[in-house]
Amino acid sequence: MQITAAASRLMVALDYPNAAAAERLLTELKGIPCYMKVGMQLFYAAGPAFIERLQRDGYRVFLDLKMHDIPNTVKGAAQSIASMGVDMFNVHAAGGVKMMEAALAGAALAGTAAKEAGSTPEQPLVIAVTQLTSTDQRVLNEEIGIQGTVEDAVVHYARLARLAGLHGVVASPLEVKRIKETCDASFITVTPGIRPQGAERGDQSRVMTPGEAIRQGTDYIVVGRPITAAPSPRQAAEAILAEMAEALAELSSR
Ligand SMILES: O=c1ccn([C@@H]2O[C@H](COP(=O)(O)O)[C@@H](O)[C@H]2O)c(=O)[nH]1
Repeated sequence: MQITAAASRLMVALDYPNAAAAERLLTELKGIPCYMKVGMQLFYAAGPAFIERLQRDGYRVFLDLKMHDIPNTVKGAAQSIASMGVDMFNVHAAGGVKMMEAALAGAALAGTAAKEAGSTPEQPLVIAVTQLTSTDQRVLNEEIGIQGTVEDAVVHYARLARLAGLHGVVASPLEVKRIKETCDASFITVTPGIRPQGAERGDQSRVMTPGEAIRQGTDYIVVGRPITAAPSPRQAAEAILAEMAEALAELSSR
């Protein structure tokens, strides 16, 4: 039971160069009812057809294209994305409140068009990237030029996303508690930067284990390379799910 609950909070990052490579992972993970996250690499190579393929198999889809452009352009792109029927997509909070509102407006337009055509689609969740989990304190202050702590910068962007009416944010698990306190417990947190004990960090800076991330109260964890680059992706996914399930059981017994 807890494994199914854990799977519903796991987003697997399909960071692959083409559909065939992603297909191999789907075969490995068959039967695990997780979310599938499609990012720029796979979407630019395989396009909407791959989204449809995931939907045919019953997967929920997070299209992670991290839009950041002028509001009018984001509105149009959001309409195109929402018309694919994805469950979640995102923009950069750094684009500002008007840009985030435009993303919601574009998604609503897709909903209206679908209703006029006779279907009743669910509105996708629209979330905002705060500070990338690869960003550390030095990069934030010295390269990006934002002063203060990473946590404050993340919470600031989360507030803006909330103000714009978005459903949640992408952040690291380290910031989840403060985001939930500041915005609302129901404000969704999607957290990459997940590394099981002993796993290589790679380019991630703000990391946490799957179990600890769940204990922080995150809604979804995003896992890429710890599964996709593992000798047995299925075993790696099952170990992560077991760790998540243990943390969920602890939380529900409190
Ligand atoms: O701040 C962010 C936003 C998005 N990501 C994405 O999550 C996965 C993480 O992959 P790993 O292999 O587990 O590091 C990847 O698709 C990123 O584009 C992120 O890491 N941080």
